[in-house]
Amino acid sequence: MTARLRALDLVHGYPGRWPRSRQGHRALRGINLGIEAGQAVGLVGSSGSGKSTLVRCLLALEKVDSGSVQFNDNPLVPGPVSSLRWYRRFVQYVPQNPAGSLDPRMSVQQLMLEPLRQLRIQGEHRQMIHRALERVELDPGLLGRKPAELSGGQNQRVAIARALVPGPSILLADEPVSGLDLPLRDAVLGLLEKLVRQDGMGLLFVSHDLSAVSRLCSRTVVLESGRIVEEGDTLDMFHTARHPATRELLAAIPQLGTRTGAA
Ligand SMILES: Nc1ncnc2c1ncn2[C@@H]1O[C@H](COP(=O)(O)OP(=O)(O)OP(=O)(O)O)[C@@H](O)[C@H]1O
Repeated sequence: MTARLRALDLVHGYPGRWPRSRQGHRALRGINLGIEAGQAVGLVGSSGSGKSTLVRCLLALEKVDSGSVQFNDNPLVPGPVSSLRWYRRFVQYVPQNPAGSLDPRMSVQQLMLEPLRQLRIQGEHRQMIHRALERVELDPGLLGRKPAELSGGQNQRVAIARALVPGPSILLADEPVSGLDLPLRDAVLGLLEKLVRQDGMGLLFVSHDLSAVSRLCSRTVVLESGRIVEEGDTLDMFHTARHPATRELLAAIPQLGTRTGAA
């Protein structure tokens, strides 16, 4: 069965922080979205449009107000680690900032073992770790190092390898290339591209970087104020954007040769 993750009529609100906003804040307002193995879907939108909240809902980290998140037609309910182990084997998360998400006290070896132990995955852990490192082209000689002893790009590869080690079918990546310099960004995009095109991984790629989205994702969804305002084939959409929110995102791409400030 092809792995399939879906959001169905998803509504999520954060509780109000002030007495005068008792109604709270609706971060997602009726989202319908599907991600399948072998497909890369881009999720773009202005800051505060609800992208990270949607990722958290898809990871079953947030309780939804209405609608549901389903994996292979099984509804997900946020709860203790034990109730979601089955799901975390199939759907893994790649964080934006590996420096913040990797425990600085742990070696790469320990960081790689952690998800296998947490998810109670049986088998030859050493082999699984080596295979994951190979997929991200990371030297196994680095297994004894800690995050502070690695470069930013190596840490991002560790974060991706950690997501890969349980053998998931779908990755949810929230701004995985932001903050990386151009060669590293290209290398990480190349890895993700290979995972999708060669290994049949499903990918939800959240990014402000529309050129990265157009390189990786055949389909793109534009979020604005918690709603999907445009979706479709990425290149078609970027050529003939209909919604003002999409046009605004495209207009914000820096053009080569454009100067800012006084001439
Ligand atoms: N814990 C929270 N409590 C209350 N409101 C929140 C919380 N987290 C996010 N929000 C609000 O929900 C909305 C969506 O936030 P979210 O972080 O999902 O947006 P985003 O599109 O990921 O933004 P960015 O691109 O800046 O990361 C925003 O208005 C934000 O202020």
